[in-house]
Amino acid sequence: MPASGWNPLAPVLQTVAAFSRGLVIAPDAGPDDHRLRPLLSLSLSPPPTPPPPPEVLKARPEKEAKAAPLTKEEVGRATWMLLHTIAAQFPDEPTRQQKRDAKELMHIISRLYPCKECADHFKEVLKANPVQAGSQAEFSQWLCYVHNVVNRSLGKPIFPCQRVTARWGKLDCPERSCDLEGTNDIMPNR
Ligand SMILES: Cc1cc2nc3c(=O)[nH]c(=O)nc-3n(C[C@H](O)[C@H](O)[C@H](O)COP(=O)(O)OP(=O)(O)OC[C@H]3O[C@@H](n4cnc5c(N)ncnc54)[C@H](O)[C@@H]3O)c2cc1C
Repeated sequence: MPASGWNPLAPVLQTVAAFSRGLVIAPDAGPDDHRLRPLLSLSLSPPPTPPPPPEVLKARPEKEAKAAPLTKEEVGRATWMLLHTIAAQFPDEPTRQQKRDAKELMHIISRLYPCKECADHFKEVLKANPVQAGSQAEFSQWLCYVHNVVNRSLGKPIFPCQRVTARWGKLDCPERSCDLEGTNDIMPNR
């Protein structure tokens, strides 16, 4: 007794498929001649999986479905978000290394920022306004100030820096697990 799902037409289909594979229309043809292709192609294997319906494609996030290049504005917003968040998380009493890192970060951005005119302009902004990162409050106020210098040059509204903590507060991490450690008097050279 054949297993359930056995197709009674299978032997017939196999015979026709085998015949069609051997059937040529040009007995004089070489092995690569396109005329050697079977006249009839039958397969017993399941049909290929159809493409997903359009609604499945639509459900993907737009950026994943279509890798559109970022705009200068998007990169700017993302960069300011990172910088203001770094400033919000900066320790009240940073180590020497952390102060150096904050300064270096801003200078690296002025060299590697992925928009040449922005980077060149930001170099001038840093020259006129050296980085101040002696504490969390000082760094976030300085950053707010230089962001406003950029805003002014672009004709954008000036942000009131007394509201910078309300706009860019500390990260919402459980038990302040995202907080960086700062300095202590035992290891002042860190
Ligand atoms: C270092 C740097 C230099 C840039 N230079 C140029 C340039 O030369 N030319 C150019 O076309 N683009 C430049 N950009 C991009 C530009 O600054 C903006 O990011 C972009 O135009 C998008 O602007 P936006 O109006 O969405 O708000 P953004 O300026 O990106 O600000 C994002 C959000 O930050 C808040 N915010 C605004 N101002 C302040 C502030 N002073 N302090 C704290 N929070 C604030 C607001 O809630 C705002 O919505 C630069 C970006 C960076 C990071």
